[in-house]
Amino acid sequence: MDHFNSRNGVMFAEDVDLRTIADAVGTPVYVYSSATLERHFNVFHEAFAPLDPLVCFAVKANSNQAVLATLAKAGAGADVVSGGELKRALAAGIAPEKIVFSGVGKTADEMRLALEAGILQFNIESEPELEALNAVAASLGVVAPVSVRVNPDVDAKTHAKISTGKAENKFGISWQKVDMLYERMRTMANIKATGVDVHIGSQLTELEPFRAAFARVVELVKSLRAAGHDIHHIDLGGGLGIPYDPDVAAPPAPAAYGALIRDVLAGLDCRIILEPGRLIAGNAGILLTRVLYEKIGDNRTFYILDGAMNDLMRPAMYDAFHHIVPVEDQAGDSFAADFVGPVCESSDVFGTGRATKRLKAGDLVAIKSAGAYGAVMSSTYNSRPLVAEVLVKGDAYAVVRPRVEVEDLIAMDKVPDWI
Ligand SMILES: Cc1ncc(COP(=O)(O)O)c(C=O)c1O
Ligand SMILES: N[C@@H](CCCC[NH3+])C(=O)O
Repeated sequence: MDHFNSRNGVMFAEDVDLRTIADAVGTPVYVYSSATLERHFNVFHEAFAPLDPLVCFAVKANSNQAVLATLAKAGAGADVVSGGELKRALAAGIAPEKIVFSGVGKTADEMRLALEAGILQFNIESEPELEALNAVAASLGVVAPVSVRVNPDVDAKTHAKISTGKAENKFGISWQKVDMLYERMRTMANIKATGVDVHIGSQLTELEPFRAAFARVVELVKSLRAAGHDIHHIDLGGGLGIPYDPDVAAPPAPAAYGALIRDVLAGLDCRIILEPGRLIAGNAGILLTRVLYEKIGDNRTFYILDGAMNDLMRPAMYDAFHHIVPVEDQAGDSFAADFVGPVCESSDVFGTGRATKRLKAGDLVAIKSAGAYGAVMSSTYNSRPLVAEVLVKGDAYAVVRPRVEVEDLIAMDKVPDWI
């Protein structure tokens, strides 16, 4: 459920008319709902009751400071994958003891930053990375808490570009090498093994791959404990999918995912850490755009929007489906049209053959489910400005990141005097 609903034929974000935001801030603009963010966080957390997992929001999904601050207030921790994300999480008020650091390529500087901040754990993805962390921790005279990310070689049955838990993916330590790594950690003065971590992919629409992966991790925890390792954290990553297409059956609800985890982990006595991103933020945001032109081609109609692939990459990158809805109800019959952006790439397409009523230049269109992996993946390709972001709460709204204008970008470039 989200808080983007139609009232008397006009779409609102909570109690704010989207036309008001478009007129005041301009388009394209991302609009997020505080109520949806909070609701999704609470529904997710409650799905595990009576367990009380640490829910670390995957900052890569949406790193806006206002979004992070909203989730911090609701009780979220953070899963970060760079020094930049760590700085963002801390700046938004997320306590270091609720932060986990994932990713295959942490630099020594990033490790130092995280050790100085005192984060909860590093999710380590290779032996050389472990050696590097040991060295950095030694140089600071501290002990780094570590979970090893295991690659369970399970097919997540999601898009190949967002699957991470198969042996051929770069992520995690292969099943066969894990024991050896924990033995190595035992000999390291500045590393303490605290847990086991797994993340098999994103936008999963079935529970079975989770069950297979988590069952393997539970076996691993038991065998590591039997070998004398003090394993008390189990980090199950993120990845539960969201409904993007209203005409396709929705992925399993958080309650079913929570029940599965309770079942697979029964009696394990571990602190559970979860790293959802998309599930919390995806349907808490839209990309609000305007029709620039209606272009009637030989055999199809194009609506050319002022938003483009540089603002929302997902359709071009993964052929992802996003529901496209006019902000004001239109009269007339439906027909099929393509919604495209102005960028000079044939992949700058938000949707083809979409049923729509006739639109005209200036009409507002909402591209839904854009709160996760939207603004964070935007660029200035074709020298377009970086899109603005707005957060709504009840009948209030605020620009939480202004548009970065091309003039600002021009000023950042430096032309050497030897040209
Ligand atoms: C390590 C890790 N944790 C969490 C996530 C968040 O995934 P999602 O947004 O699908 O919940 C990702 C992204 O796939 C990830 O790579
Ligand atoms: N960016 C991707 C998901 C990748 C998740 C990060 N491992 C998306 O938009 O769906």
